[in-house]
Amino acid sequence: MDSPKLPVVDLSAEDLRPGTEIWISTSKQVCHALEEYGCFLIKSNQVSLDLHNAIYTAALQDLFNLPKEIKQLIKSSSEQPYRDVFSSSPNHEGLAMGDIVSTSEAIHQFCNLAWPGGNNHFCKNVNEISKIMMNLDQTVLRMVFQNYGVDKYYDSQIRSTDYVTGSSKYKESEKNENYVGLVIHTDKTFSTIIHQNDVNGLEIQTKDGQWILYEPSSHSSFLYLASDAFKAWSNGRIHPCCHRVTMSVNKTRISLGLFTFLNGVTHVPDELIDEEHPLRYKPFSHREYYRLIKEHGKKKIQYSIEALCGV
Ligand SMILES: O=C(O)CCC(=O)C(=O)O
Ligand SMILES: [Fe+2]
Repeated sequence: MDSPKLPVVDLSAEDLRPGTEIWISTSKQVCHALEEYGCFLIKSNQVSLDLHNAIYTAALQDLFNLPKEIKQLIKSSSEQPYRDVFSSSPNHEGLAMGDIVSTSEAIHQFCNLAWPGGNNHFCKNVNEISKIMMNLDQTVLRMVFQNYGVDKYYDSQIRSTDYVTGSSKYKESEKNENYVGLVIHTDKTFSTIIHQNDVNGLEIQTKDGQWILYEPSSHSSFLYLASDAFKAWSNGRIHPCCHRVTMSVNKTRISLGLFTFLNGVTHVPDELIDEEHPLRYKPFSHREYYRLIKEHGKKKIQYSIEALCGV
């Protein structure tokens, strides 16, 4: 059997504008990939090699090198619901900065908290790549909404979205022994976009249980992942992507992600309910889902979107 490959979607064409033929055919590819794999590799040309290097050799190094007390301050700063510092295993560290991209003050507010003495290059570079990821996320969302015939809800969905920038760091594997950096999971977000340094490790599970390693085709590639809230919103059409991180090389892996969360109450659009697709999810609060996931996680109990709002 041929080994499966991740779908690839090219979002780099300059003439990729709503209404054009290329837009319509790309929208179909996006929906097909999300229904069958829950993910796809985004080909883009927006990240220069300089930006890539500034992010992974300086900005995110500074972030993970922050003193413990500052990390504690970030964790406990309450004005951002999705700001956190956490560890999923002894070899992993995660840091979620909250929504630093939707408003221009937010990145400065985060930087002032993390570096009272200032850190301009962090601010500039992390803001730049977060914006690229936010724009890509909005393009993909617009394509899905148009392809499903529900574009009239697009603007209100964008208005209710929090775009959380976060990063993960995984220690190098010693003596070439594989280790699990993140156990298999689906994200609790609506969607996630991942960018990474030159160390692979993120693996995607196909519907029939095979694993595919995410291998970016350039320093400007991203991986788009659909998550639990997207599945519920789409009345089960979109497949939430199961993934994990396996570390196998003697180098540190750093990834940067954009994680989207919805505010308010999320409904399945009426247009996505019919005889073939009877309603599977009641209206739900994404924020409440996230809260319950964390609460159950502390007790090591699994919780699912179906438990929250499945019909
Ligand atoms: O580090 C990665 O590539 C993936 C991170 C991830 O799966 C997550 O933060 O949910
Ligand atoms: Fe994940």
